[in-house]
Amino acid sequence: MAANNSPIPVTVLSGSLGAGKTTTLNHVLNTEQELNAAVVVNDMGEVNIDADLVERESALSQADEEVIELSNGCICCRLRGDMLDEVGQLADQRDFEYLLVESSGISEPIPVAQTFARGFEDASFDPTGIYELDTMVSVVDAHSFWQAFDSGEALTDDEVDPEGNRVPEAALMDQIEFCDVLVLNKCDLVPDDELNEIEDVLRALQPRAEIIRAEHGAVAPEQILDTGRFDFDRASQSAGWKQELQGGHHHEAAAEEHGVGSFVFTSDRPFHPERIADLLADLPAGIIRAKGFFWSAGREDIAMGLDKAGQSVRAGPNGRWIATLPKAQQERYLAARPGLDDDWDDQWGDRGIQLVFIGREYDEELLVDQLGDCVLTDTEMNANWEDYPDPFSADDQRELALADD
Ligand SMILES: Nc1nc2c(ncn2[C@@H]2O[C@H](COP(=O)(O)OP(=O)(O)OP(=O)(O)O)[C@@H](O)[C@H]2O)c(=O)[nH]1
Repeated sequence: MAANNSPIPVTVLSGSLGAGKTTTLNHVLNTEQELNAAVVVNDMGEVNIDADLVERESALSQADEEVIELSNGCICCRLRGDMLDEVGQLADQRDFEYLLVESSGISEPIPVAQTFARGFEDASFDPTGIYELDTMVSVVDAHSFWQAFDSGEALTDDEVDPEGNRVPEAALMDQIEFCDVLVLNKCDLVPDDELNEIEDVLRALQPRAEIIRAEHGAVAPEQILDTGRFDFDRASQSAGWKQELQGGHHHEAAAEEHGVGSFVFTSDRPFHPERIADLLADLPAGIIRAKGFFWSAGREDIAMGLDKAGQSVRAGPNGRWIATLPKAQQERYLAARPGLDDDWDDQWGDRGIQLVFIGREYDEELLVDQLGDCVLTDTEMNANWEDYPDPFSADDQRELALADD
């Protein structure tokens, strides 16, 4: 049992619906009989089936875990405060040594991690110093992996629930990109060569996390408990696309064993708005992830963001160019980011294009050419950019749902 004044370590399990979070949790509780854990189970549904399952199965194992249920909402948004209130009460009793949290399938891991690492203003309890986030685990369903990204279902607006949660594949992408340990579960249902391919894609999307293959959630407890792996800043920087942008091997494919590759497209010229919108709505199916920002001609004030996860593509206004800020603020910005100076253009400042693409079995050369064709030509550079039709919306990023339905 932890000494009374040392923080209680926390492991958070994320992962899409049915990926095997509960199975993994139960496996660990049953294996580590000595572990005196409290468990928080978050469920979006009316009835908290998962809590029943955890309670029933751990009763079988004679363990005495305290199971807290949080239903009808998500601990990454509506139930953030509720979760802290509950774990605050648990901490008062302090008769357990480890906290395990199973978040709902659509939970975004970053706000959950923030809740533990930094607290939450609406809550009665401040967890800092009392709890310490130890490991963020994401359970990925190997069996439905491709389907999850190829469904195309995410193209409809109905996929965004009333609380404004993002489409399932966007949530899955967050779970993959922000974690310390990836459990690739249901490996019993998938042949080895396909597992290798999935692992390559996971590695491209998330170069930092440890990847563990599992069947029926059978991970060794020490792989997800007391690993000490969590670090907020490191986790925030661990997405493959961020590392690509920073490392920037531009226009160059990474090693591609199973046809998995990634590249960064850059330009200091703007895109033609209509041409890039058309291309973004019709990217090769093999592109699983795309992310970054671009300059759309005629929008000199606003940087456009691109965020593609699986078939869901969002593109639209997303922040200001540094060049549009008041001089003093600009200088402070540039002083803090030495690298930026090199790319600074006398006329256009930081305006430009930086997009990362990650995928498998797509024609990279062709895509680079197509992107290049979307950039303004010399003639277009000298034309009046206001004349170009602009299909992007005025304010927010919007879904580019331009497929058949
Ligand atoms: N074949 C196979 N089935 C599995 C495996 N892991 C879990 N399952 C089954 O998949 C189903 C979903 O597992 P859960 O552990 O409830 O998944 P979950 O992520 O907790 O699901 P939600 O809480 O509903 O999001 C159950 O029927 C499990 O028995 C596995 O590795 N292989």
